[in-house]
Amino acid sequence: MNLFGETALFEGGIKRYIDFKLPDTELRLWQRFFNKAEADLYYHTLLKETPWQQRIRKMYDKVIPDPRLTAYYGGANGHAWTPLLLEIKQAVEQITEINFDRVLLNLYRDGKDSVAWHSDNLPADGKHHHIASVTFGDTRIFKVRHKTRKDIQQLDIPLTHGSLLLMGETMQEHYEHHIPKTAREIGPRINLTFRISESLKPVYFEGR
Ligand SMILES: O=C(O)CCC(=O)C(=O)O
Ligand SMILES: [Fe+2]
Repeated sequence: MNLFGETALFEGGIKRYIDFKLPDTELRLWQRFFNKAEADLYYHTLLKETPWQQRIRKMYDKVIPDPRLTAYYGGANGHAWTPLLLEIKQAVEQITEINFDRVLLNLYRDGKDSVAWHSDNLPADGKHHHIASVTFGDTRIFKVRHKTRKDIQQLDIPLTHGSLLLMGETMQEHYEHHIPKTAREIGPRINLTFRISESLKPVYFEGR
């Protein structure tokens, strides 16, 4: 079921649904997918109850901590799903009509936390899938740029409290994204990226 349909809905002058109509991919945003009360509750609970860790990456002989905290749920190596994360996942699945099996949580503690330009890794089955991104807390700018086409303008998308952004299957192949640091005095932001680790395997029935 698609609650808002494909047309833009306006509320107090704010466009609630935007289809960016990007060349080579799909990028769609629901600005207030969760209402303020829901988003506040999810924000406070996730901030307090998530086993946040700072991941460390080895670059040659250097050890570099990620400039944000993370937690992984689902799949073989993730934490077990919590009822709250399942509730958010279900709401996302209902509107996108896509099933997800993992979620990566990022906590940007303040404006000094960030994520560098990247496209997300290829899942285990060697194919890119949709990624659904949910934001709670302070607004940060999600930057998007095409990997090769300079004629396509870079996008700066403010991801607000309770928003849902859906990246299409070909987004990681053609585009990169980035959350820059900001000098603004801001509070924490939590981002959840719902992912698919493998395509659902077709079930074969043996004929007689
Ligand atoms: O925080 C965000 O909005 C994006 C996070 C991200 O790109 C990632 O974890 O791969
Ligand atoms: Fe990413």
